[in-house]
Order: sequence, then structure tokens, then C-alpha cells
Amino acid sequence: MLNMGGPSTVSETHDFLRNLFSDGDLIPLPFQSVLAPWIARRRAPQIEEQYAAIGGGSPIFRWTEAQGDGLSALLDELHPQTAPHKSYIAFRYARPLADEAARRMKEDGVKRAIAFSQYPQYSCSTTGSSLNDVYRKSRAGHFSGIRWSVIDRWSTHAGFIEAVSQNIEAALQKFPEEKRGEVVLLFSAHSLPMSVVNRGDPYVLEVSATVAAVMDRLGHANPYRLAWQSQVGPSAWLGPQTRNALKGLARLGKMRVVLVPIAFTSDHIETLYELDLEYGKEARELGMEVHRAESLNASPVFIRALADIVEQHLKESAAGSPPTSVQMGLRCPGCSNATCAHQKSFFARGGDA
Ligand SMILES: C=CC1=C(C)c2cc3[nH]c(cc4nc(cc5[nH]c(cc1n2)c(C)c5CCC(=O)O)C(CCC(=O)O)=C4C)c(C)c3C=C
Ligand code: FES
Ligand SMILES: [Fe+2]
Repeated sequence: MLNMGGPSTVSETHDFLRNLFSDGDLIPLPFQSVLAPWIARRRAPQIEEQYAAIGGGSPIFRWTEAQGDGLSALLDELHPQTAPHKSYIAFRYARPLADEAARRMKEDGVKRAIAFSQYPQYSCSTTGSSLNDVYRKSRAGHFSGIRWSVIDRWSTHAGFIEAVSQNIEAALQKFPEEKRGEVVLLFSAHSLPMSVVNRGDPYVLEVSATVAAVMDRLGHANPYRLAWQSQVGPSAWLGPQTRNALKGLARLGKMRVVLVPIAFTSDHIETLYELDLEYGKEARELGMEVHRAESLNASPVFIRALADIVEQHLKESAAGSPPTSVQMGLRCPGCSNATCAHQKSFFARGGDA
């Protein structure tokens, strides 16, 4: 289970940020090995405060563990031919990192593994970075003897769409019945730098596809928009920013909003701090009534969706499908990162086992 991870305790924040700013696949910086620790040190106090405010750390490890346990148990029933199934977590910036996952998999004698991205929508800055990481660790000998396949994206999987839709319906219930129809659904995803969008990154398209599928499932009973949050640094990022979209809705007299986190399946500072504490407070000051759809976390509908995604993948694999999706084979038209090419051919041949 590949994801970015987060600091489980406040004191792990600095290392998390250092790992994040050291990732050239996410943020290519000049003199990265010098600049990354410097930025991490400068930024840590502010981000530490945010993790402290949400209960002393990121819950992503706990949620991913619960999702993985539920998923493996379901798979043993759904697809006994490949049982027993076991999940391992490989985070990109926090423990357990990929080399720790590799160590555990080696101890267990794993010979066949699925690199399962926990980002529903593919971005080269997220899933791409995690796959590059596994590829590099494999080249360094960490994952030897493993035959790989990849689940790289699932932005419109029916079970995932159902789980999100149910959480939106629950949030809508918090509004008085006669006002429910006028509530605006404001979907919010982590933004991308325009340099990444313009390279041809598939994320914007796939997040939009998720939103369209959710709205179909909800019967288009409410008006909606998609906005982008959490931009960092001085460069240009994709908008509209979620914070400005909320203010703009207030200006238009649209005072009832459900905020829907759509590109991340667990809670993290962006839901618990940015959406709930920062934007929620600002919106209330403007006289708005805002409720957030819950993150998927341990939603049973969602865990069943994860199991269904893997079951389909295993069936296709048994029927002779290649290890990676057709879509994964195509690099961004503007890609100049040689690792992307090596990574894609590595996984397309099922690894080096
Ligand atoms: C699908 C979600 C995400 C995309 C796409 C994404 C792209 C992206 N992010 C940065 C820079 C930073 N992101 C940071 C934190 C962070 N990012 C995501 C998700 C996506 N990022 C999450 C869930 C989190 C928070 C983790 C948690 O809360 O537990 C940070 C660190 C925080 C900070 O310093 O403000 C940075 C920096 C870039 C540059 C980028 C695309 C290129
Ligand atoms: S940046 Fe998208 S494939 Fe390399
Ligand atoms: Fe990010």
C-alpha cells in the first residue's frame, strides 16, 4: 500500500518534511541535498503546531493499517486461490518507508506483490514518486526476488464512488431538510503547481472524473464546484483555491456548503486542520454553515471497494493481463525525468525477479 504517509507524532514532523523536500520527483530543487534540510528546519515549527492541533500527529498510519487488514481478510474470502493475502505499508516520507516494507516482505518470503497506490487519482508527484521509489529500492537490492504488478489508479471505481457519495449524503443530512437542495457541494483536492499541470500530469483529469462520477451517483441533486487546496511556495498553482472559493460562494449568497475532500482517503492535516479549523472558522465568521464530508478512513464500503479493486486485478492477472495498466505506460508529454521511463519499463516486465 503506497502513500505519502505523515508524522505519527509531532516530533517526527521534521524528518517527514526533510524527506518530502528531498524528493526530486515531487519538488525538484537546485542543490536539493542542501536546500531540503534547510527548508525542513525552517518550516517544521509551523507544521508541528498544525499536527499538535489535530491531536499530536497524522492518523494516516492507523487508517492505512486498518484498511490493509480489512482488505486482506476480505481478499482471503473473495479470492482464495491467492490466499493468504497480507498488506504491507510503504510510505514515501514517513515510517514505514519502502526499505522497511521490503525488509518485512523478505522476512515473510514474499514472492508476488502488488504495488497498490492508495491515491485514487494518478499524479506523477504522488503515485509516480512512490513507484519511482520502489523501482530505485529494487535496483538497490531491497525487493529482490519479487514479481510485481501495479494498481496505479482507480478514480472512478464504483465502490470508491459509493463510499464518497454516502459520506456526502451523511453531511447533507446535517442541514435542515427544506434547505438541503440549495447546499453547494465544494469538492476539494490538493492543488498542483502549474508546471506539473502543464507537463501533462493526469491528476487534474482524474480528479475531475471522480467528481463527475460522484455527481452522477448523487443524481446531480445539488450544484457543485471543484477547488484546489494546500498550495505551498511562491510559484503558480492550479486554482481556484478552496479558501477563495468559499469566500466567493459567501459573496454570491451561497451560505450552505458541504466540503468534500476528494483526492486523499484518510484524514490528515489538510482535512483536520486546513478544512476544519482554518476554512471552517473563516466560513463561520462569514455567516456560512459548512459541514465536511468525512474522509473514508475505515469506511466498510470503502474497504470493500479496495478488496474489489484488488480482486479484479488478481483475476485479470491470472487471465494473462500485463502487470501494469495501458495508461501507466504513457509518460507525460512534457516529462524530462529519466527515472519515469526506467520505472515504467521495470514494472511493465513485472520487476526483475
Ligand atoms: C493527492 C494528493 C496530493 C498531491 C497531488 C500533492 C502534490 C504536491 N504536494 C506538494 C508539496 C507539499 N505537500 C505537503 C503535504 C501534503 N500533501 C498531500 C497530498 C498531495 N500532495 C498531503 C495529504 C499532505 C499532508 C500530509 C498530512 O497531512 O499528513 C507538504 C508539507 C506540508 C507543508 O509544508 O505545508 C508539501 C511541501 C507538491 C510540491 C506537490 C506537487 C508537485
Ligand atoms: S513526470 Fe509524468 S511521466 Fe514523468
Ligand atoms: Fe502535497
